[in-house]
Amino acid sequence: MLRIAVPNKGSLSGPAAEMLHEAGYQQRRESKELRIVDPTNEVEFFYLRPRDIAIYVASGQLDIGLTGRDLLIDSGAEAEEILALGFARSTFRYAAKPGTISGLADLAGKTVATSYEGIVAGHLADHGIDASVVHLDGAVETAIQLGVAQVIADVVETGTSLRNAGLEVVGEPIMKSEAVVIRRTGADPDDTKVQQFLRRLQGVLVARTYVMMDYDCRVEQLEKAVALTPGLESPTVSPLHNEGWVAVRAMVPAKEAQRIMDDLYDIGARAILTTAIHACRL
Ligand SMILES: Nc1ncnc2c1ncn2[C@@H]1O[C@H](COP(=O)(O)OP(=O)(O)OP(=O)(O)O)[C@@H](O)[C@H]1O
Ligand SMILES: O=P(O)(O)OC[C@H]1O[C@H](OP(=O)(O)OP(=O)(O)O)[C@H](O)[C@@H]1O
Ligand SMILES: [Mg+2]
Repeated sequence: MLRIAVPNKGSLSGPAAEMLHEAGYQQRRESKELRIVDPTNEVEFFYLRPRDIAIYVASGQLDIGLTGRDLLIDSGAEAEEILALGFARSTFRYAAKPGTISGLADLAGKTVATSYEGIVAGHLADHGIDASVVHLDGAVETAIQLGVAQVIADVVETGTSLRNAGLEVVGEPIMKSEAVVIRRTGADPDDTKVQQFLRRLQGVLVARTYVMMDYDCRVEQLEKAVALTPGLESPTVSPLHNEGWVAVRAMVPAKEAQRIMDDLYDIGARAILTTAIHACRL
């Protein structure tokens, strides 16, 4: 049975459960459940604090985990990222009151408040900056107003929290994060159960980012049409009853679907349809 750590709370937990559900796995019905077994898929899910997941996975008790890249790095645990999941995207940045800190070098001698001490201490050391780090559990944007620090380092998504606290970012992002699947560093990369789990999640990622496109076009236009819709391997082309026409079927990126439909129409393709993909294995 594959043992998987899943976030039990916070920004990661809802989207993680949704993705696992879309991949065909049973998920807990109540937010207080700490462990469930999905016998059909031979998987056991452990609902853990997102911050603790890398530590459990590194210990070897759990095979894989879903967590944030920033949490993985912050933990310093002996675990590694094996698949990026595309949700809970954020950047990790320094911020301060406008006009007080103009760049990274100005952090020397200052106090930085953060919930991610591991990332911040590592980043300061890498840049040879001697600054103090104070650990806070959350809502770190308020630390400057309350005089606990002159600088903060925190997760930024829309920037609303920083704006509301009257702060502005300092320097370039320290890192970019998103939800990731992790395993113990050095674990068997060919483990078949892990590979199957990853294929299922990749199927969801593809189903979310691609649509299936079907259209008819004249044989003379086929080369141009195929250039617009190359598909993943190559598009399926079938003859139509009307001579001189073919039907074409290919996967296209969902974001580009409308533009591709316009371009296909312009070269004479007709009956252009898109349909959602619910699941796939590539
Ligand atoms: N506003 C946000 N947008 C996108 N991702 C976020 C946001 N806030 C936190 N994250 C991501 O969620 C993970 C942190 O999850 P965690 O549950 O510890 O914090 P949280 O979502 O802030 O919840 P909590 O309320 O418990 O602090 C990190 O990977 C972080 O990058
Ligand atoms: O750039 P934004 O879109 O505003 O998002 C970033 C904010 O979201 C998270 O806070 P959360 O609400 O989880 O509270 P916390 O600080 O207590 O973790 C994070 O810690 C930032 O404060
Ligand atoms: Mg938070």
